Amino acid sequence: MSEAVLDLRRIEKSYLRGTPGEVTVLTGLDLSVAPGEVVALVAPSGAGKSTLLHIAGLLDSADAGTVAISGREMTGLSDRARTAVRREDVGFVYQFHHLLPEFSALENIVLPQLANAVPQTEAAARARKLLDAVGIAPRADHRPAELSGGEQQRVAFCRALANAPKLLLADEPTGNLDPATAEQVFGTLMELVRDTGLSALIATHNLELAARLDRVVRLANGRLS
Ligand SMILES: Nc1ncnc2c1ncn2[C@@H]1O[C@H](COP(=O)(O)OP(=O)(O)OP(=O)(O)O)[C@@H](O)[C@H]1O
Repeated sequence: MSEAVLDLRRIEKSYLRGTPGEVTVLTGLDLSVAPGEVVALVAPSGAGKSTLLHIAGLLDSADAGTVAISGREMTGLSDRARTAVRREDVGFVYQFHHLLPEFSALENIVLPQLANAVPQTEAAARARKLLDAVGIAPRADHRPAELSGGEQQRVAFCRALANAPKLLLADEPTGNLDPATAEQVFGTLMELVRDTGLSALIATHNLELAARLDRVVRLANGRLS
C-alpha cells in the first residue's frame, strides 16, 4: 500500500489546559488520507473541525499524538521546517476567501509562488493556467471586490493549489455561497483535485456534497467515526 499523504495518530487537543475553563476538543483521534483520496469531514458546529484542520495543516500543535505528511513525522520539527512544509506541501481553503484585496486575482495566485522562489514568469503562467482550469481566466486582472462570491472562491482554490501541494485542507469551502453557486464551485474544486491527483480533507455541513467524496468521516466526542 502506498504511503498516506496525511497520517494523524492519537491526536489530543484541549484549549485553556489546566484552567477551570478547559475545553477538551480531540481525544485520541486517528485519521489517514491515502494518495489521491478525497475525504469529507462532517461535524456539528463546535465539535472541533477547524481545530483538526489546523493541526493537520501545521497551523496549530496537538497536545499529544503524531502528525505525518507523506510519511514524514512533523513532531519535533523546528518552526522554520514546519513553515516550509506548510508552504510547499499543504494548500488551504477557508469559508471566506481571504484574498488580498489590493491585488488582482492573478497576483493573489502569483504571490505564494514568489514566496516559494518560483520565477515571476513561471508563476504568472501557472496562475493563468489555474484560472483557466476554474473557468475564470477573463477575470485575471480583477481585484477580489470586482469578483462574485463564487469567483472569489475559485481564485482561493487556485491560490491554494499554486505551489502544487500534496494535501488540500478545506474548511467549509462553499459554506458562504448560495446553494446553486456552492454546487457549481464545489464541482469545479473536485475537477481540479481529481485532475491533479491531490489528496484532500474537506470539511462541509452539506451532506449531499460530502456523499460525493471518496469517504465521509464524522467528528463527534473528540474522535472520528
Ligand atoms: N483558542 C481557543 N480557546 C478556547 N477554546 C477554543 C479555542 N478555539 C476553539 N475553542 C473551542 O473548541 C471547540 C472546537 O472549536 P472549533 O473551532 O475547532 O470547532 P468547529 O467544529 O470548527 O466549529 P464551527 O463549525 O462552528 O466552526 C469549541 O467548543 C470552541 O469554543
